[in-house]
Amino acid sequence: MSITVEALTKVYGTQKAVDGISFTASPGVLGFLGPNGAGKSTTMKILTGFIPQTSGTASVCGFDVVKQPLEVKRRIGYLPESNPLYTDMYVKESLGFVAGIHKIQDPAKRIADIIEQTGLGPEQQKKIGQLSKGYRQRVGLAQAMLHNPEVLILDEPTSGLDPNQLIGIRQLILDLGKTKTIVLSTHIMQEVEAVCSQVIIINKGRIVANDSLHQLRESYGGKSLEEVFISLTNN
Ligand SMILES: Nc1ncnc2c1ncn2[C@@H]1O[C@H](COP(=O)(O)OP(=O)(O)OP(=O)(O)O)[C@@H](O)[C@H]1O
Repeated sequence: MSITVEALTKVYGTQKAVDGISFTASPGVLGFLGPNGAGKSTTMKILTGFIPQTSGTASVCGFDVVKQPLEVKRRIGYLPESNPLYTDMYVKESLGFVAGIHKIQDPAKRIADIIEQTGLGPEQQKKIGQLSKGYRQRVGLAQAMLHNPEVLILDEPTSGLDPNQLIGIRQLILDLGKTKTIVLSTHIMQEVEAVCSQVIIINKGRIVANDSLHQLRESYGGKSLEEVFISLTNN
């Protein structure tokens, strides 16, 4: 399994943001859904080693996120919801910087490949601060993918993209999911239907559904994913 999560809990002060969740993920695209404040970003931050859990365990490619953080970071790429970027850097410069952190062999070739894959070509000479939101998302995705990780954690990667850009990024996620394990958080049900093989719905820190997209809809009498989502989380 690429990701194994067991009884994972995160408490902030007095609030339980994640409440004893367990799941596994293998190559493919896992849709990680839930209403605002359900605990999605918190879970993603624990998986990527950004914050520690309160209890329970999580491992990536067999490595524990707390005990073996460097092994995990080698195998995981993370696009956080806020997509923090160095706005004063040029696109290529920022990718060169990330390539240096990962000690990537032949960085120029890898950066050229990633620019091509993420459709950054026409904007590659600009400073990040000059880019539109959609292109900034692409830079964030390019940075997350640069070291060719086996696992990608994408927190709302398509928010703010126009319909043309959406199609391009979704296709990229679909292609990447053929070989990599992708955890994709999104509020766009159409997107889940377009790219996800497995769906987890989380509500108030607990998993309320974990199934293949097809099976989930089947168990709810062929209802749309949106209807299933609402019936499981509107309480
Ligand atoms: N650093 C923090 N300190 C205190 N509480 C926090 C912190 N980060 C998140 N929380 C709380 O934990 C809960 C889960 O938040 P989280 O960001 O994981 O939700 P989410 O499912 O990603 O939501 P959204 O869809 O709005 O991004 C929320 O109630 C949130 O207010």
